[in-house]
Parts: sequence; C-alpha cells; structure tokens
Amino acid sequence: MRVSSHQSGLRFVKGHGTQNDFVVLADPAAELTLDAEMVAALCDRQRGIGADGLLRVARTGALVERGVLDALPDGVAADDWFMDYRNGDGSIAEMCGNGVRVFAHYVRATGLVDADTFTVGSRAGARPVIIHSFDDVHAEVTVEMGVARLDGTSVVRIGDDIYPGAKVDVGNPHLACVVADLTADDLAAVDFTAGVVIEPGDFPNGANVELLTPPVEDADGCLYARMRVFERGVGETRSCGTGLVAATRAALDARGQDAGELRIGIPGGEVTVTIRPDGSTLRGPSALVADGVLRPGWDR
Ligand SMILES: N[C@@H](CCC[C@H](N)C(=O)O)C(=O)O
Repeated sequence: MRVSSHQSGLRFVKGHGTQNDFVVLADPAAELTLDAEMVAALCDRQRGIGADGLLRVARTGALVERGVLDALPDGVAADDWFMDYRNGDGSIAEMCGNGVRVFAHYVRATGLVDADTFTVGSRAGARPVIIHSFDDVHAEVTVEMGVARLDGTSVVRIGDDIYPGAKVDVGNPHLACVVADLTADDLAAVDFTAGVVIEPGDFPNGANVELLTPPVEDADGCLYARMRVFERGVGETRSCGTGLVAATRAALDARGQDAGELRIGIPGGEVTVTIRPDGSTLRGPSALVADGVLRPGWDR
C-alpha cells in the first residue's frame, strides 16, 4: 500500500520539537510503502502537509519482516516501537534527536506505550527515553543519545566565509563549528540561503552543519550558547537534536572538558544537552499540534 493510495484516507499527526517539525504516520505493521518521492511530496510546504521530516511509527519486528530493516538494531527488541525517520527530501537518516522526543510523546499520548520510560528504536540503535510530563499537546522528554564521537576536523563554506569545525558522529554525521567571538547577532545575520559547502572527502554521505556561539556562563553559573543549523536532506531548520548534541560535544571539547551541561538557544526554542564520557542526553519539549486525514489522490 503506497501512502497515496489508502482508500479510506490515511491519518497523520503534525508535531514538532523546538519547531523542527514532522509528519507522524502510525503504521504498526509497516504496511505503507514510503518511497522518497512520496515522502518529499508529503513534506513539501506547498504540495503536501509540510514538514522538515517524517516519522513512521512501526514495530521494529514488522520493519524487519517487511525488509525495511535488515535486522534488529543493537539493543532494540522486535516489540519496541521504531522511529523510521525520513528527511524532507525523502532521504533516510540514521537518527533524529528532536524526532525521538516527538515520537516518544506520540506513542505515550496515544497509549501505544503506557510507561514513562521506554526504548525507541532508531537506525543508530536504541534510544531510551524519559517522559517527564505529557498531555495530548505538550510533553517534556529526555532522550539518551549515546556517545557523541569526535572524529577530526573539517571546514564548511557558507557564502564567502569558511568555518572550521569538529566532525562529530551522533549516529548521523555532523560538522559542529564553535566560532570564536561569534555573537548572537552575528549568528542571526549568517546567510544560509545559498546553502553550505562541505568537503565531500570528509563526509562521503553528507553532513549536518552547526554554527555555535562560544558558551558563556549565565547568572546561575550554567553554560549557555546559541546555535543555527543547516541539515542534510532538509536545509536550514529551527532546531536539530543530534546537531545540538554534536555542538555541545565540540564546545565542551574546546574548553578541555569531556563532560558537562549546556543550555542552547536555537531559533525554535531551547534545549539542555548533557555530555558524559559514556553517553549524552538531550532534554526538551515536544508538541503535537494537529490531527488530519490524507485524502485519497492528494498527490495527483
Ligand atoms: N532534525 C534531526 C536530524 C535529522 C536527520 C538529519 N537531517 C540527517 O540527515 O542526518 C534531529 O533533530 O536530530
């Protein structure tokens, strides 16, 4: 069954995590065919519903049986709910941090899960979550994001400017640039409209690019920074959970720290990232804003 040809209309939910927005499709038995063209049309803000990405909610075992996944990812059981994530251009990515928060909120608020701690499956492996609070619209969720692995350095060109950064693997690839002396106003003025140019030799599968102001201590002694992000397969988004973890890892490393906490403001809100030598967490909000039904033939 293709997404387009469901006779009785396919239900969807629209949600976001710090305004990184998603179409959520419940498909427990993995019966839908999500081809790239269809996902791109659904995520298109003029042709379709409009979103940065799509989250299919399916049982991990069903995705293996249907051949969407080759095998159960590490630490993920057949009965665990799996976040089958697609970028807005239809491409598949290994992980989406904001997506996991929205996904966890969705399965908890709809009763597919009846506990506040559980595991979400992703192509990058198991992502344990804690639901701190939720109702039908809002939730506050922490995601265990695993180890953010530093992997050397590279550069990105944005307009006429070259930014050096740290390559960071958070399950998906990032170039996290902590830019010395960059103010919040400078960051807001960066022009992403022509895209970003990364080194293909350093990132054979592409990368997400983050620009971060150097962290400063706020009045309470907490570290705070601001970030913007240009996502692989999407373009500039108002937030990127894996990017926030990558940027925190790079910023703490630049301060000689392999652990610590950082609050980060992004255009879509604010999150808290904690880095430990053996892992990392991302804490922030989720919102489920609308329910809808796709009309048969919507894509013609
Ligand atoms: N917005 C996401 C990341 C989505 C995947 C990314 N665009 C990629 O291709 O790796 C997040 O919140 O982490």
